[in-house]
Amino acid sequence: MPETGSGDLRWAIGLMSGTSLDGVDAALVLTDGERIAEYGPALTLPYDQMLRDRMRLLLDHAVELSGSEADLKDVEREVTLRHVEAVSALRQMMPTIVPDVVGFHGQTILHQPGMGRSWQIGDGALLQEQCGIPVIYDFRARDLDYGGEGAPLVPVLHAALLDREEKSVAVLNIGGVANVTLLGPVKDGNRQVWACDTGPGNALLDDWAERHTGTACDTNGALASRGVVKQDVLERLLNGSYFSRPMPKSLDRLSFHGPAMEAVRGLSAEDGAATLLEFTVEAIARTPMEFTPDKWFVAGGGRHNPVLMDRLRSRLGDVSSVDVLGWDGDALEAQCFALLAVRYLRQLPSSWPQTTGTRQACVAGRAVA
Ligand SMILES: Nc1ncnc2c1ncn2[C@@H]1O[C@H](COP(=O)(O)OP(=O)(O)OP(=O)(O)O)[C@@H](O)[C@H]1O
Ligand SMILES: CC(=O)N[C@H]1[C@@H]2OC[C@@H](O2)[C@@H](O)[C@@H]1O[C@H](C)C(=O)O
Repeated sequence: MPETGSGDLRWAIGLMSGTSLDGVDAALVLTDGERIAEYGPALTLPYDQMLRDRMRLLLDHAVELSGSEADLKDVEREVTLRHVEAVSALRQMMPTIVPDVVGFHGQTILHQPGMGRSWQIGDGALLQEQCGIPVIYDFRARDLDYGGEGAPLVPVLHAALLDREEKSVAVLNIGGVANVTLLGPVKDGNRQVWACDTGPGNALLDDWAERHTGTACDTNGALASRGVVKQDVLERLLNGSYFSRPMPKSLDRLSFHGPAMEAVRGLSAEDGAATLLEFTVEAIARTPMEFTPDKWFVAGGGRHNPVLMDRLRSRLGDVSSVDVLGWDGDALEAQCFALLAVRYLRQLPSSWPQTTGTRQACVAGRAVA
């Protein structure tokens, strides 16, 4: 991943609405797009249940949508207005700073890289009009145009933050979907970076917990800790061709949903949870990688689940939360879209053949006109 000389620093807000549908993550950073010079505040503005349900309905039916449906437009507006609220709450935490730019990911409702398609809802023009700050959005389209997966985009941030790390490391993000960034040792000032989505993160476990306990997730792995992994079911889940495919590759939140839910149907709540949690772990462990990392760092909501972290440790070895590096593991994706917005302003690339499969290094994003 080549680096250019340091540019001018800008205050940038990054906004991410992840596949867990839990809320808007927002973060303010001072960056030149290559390094984070200063961390401002970060927050999560949770979605209310009604909006979550409406978004989930869109996700479940996204393949059938044309884009012009009134309800889709209405949800897109509501989601955008939650982002406006997040920007304003963040600005109140640091009122003297006037941000230069907002990086707005939006909410993915469909991701079909094989068909050159990744659909994020979110109205960039409305956000810009309401916030009065230039907005960069639509971060995945150009990468897809270049034959890439359009995801994951966060490796550029991981590489920027780990530029002094000597060893070979992996950074995992365990959100709704899980992804990994593999960073080889630094050679002649350069580091090789590979990336992909590994498989499910917490999304299957969330859906299972909601169905069995009515809670949004298996809080602290309580259910999974009391269950037994059903090996035959687990092997069936891991039988798909995705897991043996080399990097780079990426997933939709619902990629494994139907078959996985069918496979665990009939299991007790505890055994189903234990088996789905192991599916996440084993999909990571079996991902074909260029080398075995010396250390693993985990970001995203999954690192709050102690059962998942224990299982990762026993399967992978040296595994820690990214918080030990001084990073905020809940804000990392939002910080990434702040970095990407500034990279767009400087026309620096944000994805590479080894991270997304794009034919050439690719500048991510589009400015609201
Ligand atoms: N205490 C906890 N115990 C168990 N799971 C937790 C806990 N806290 C958070 N989680 C999990 O983390 C998830 C949210 O993670 P995160 O916010 O990283 O996802 P996301 O950003 O929406 O997803 P993605 O990275 O795929 O876009 C929740 O849905 C839940 O499954
Ligand atoms: C299409 C899409 O929204 N993908 C998300 C999702 O959530 C995690 C994983 O799958 C990752 O590939 C990506 O998000 C992060 C921010 C990324 O692009 O790096």
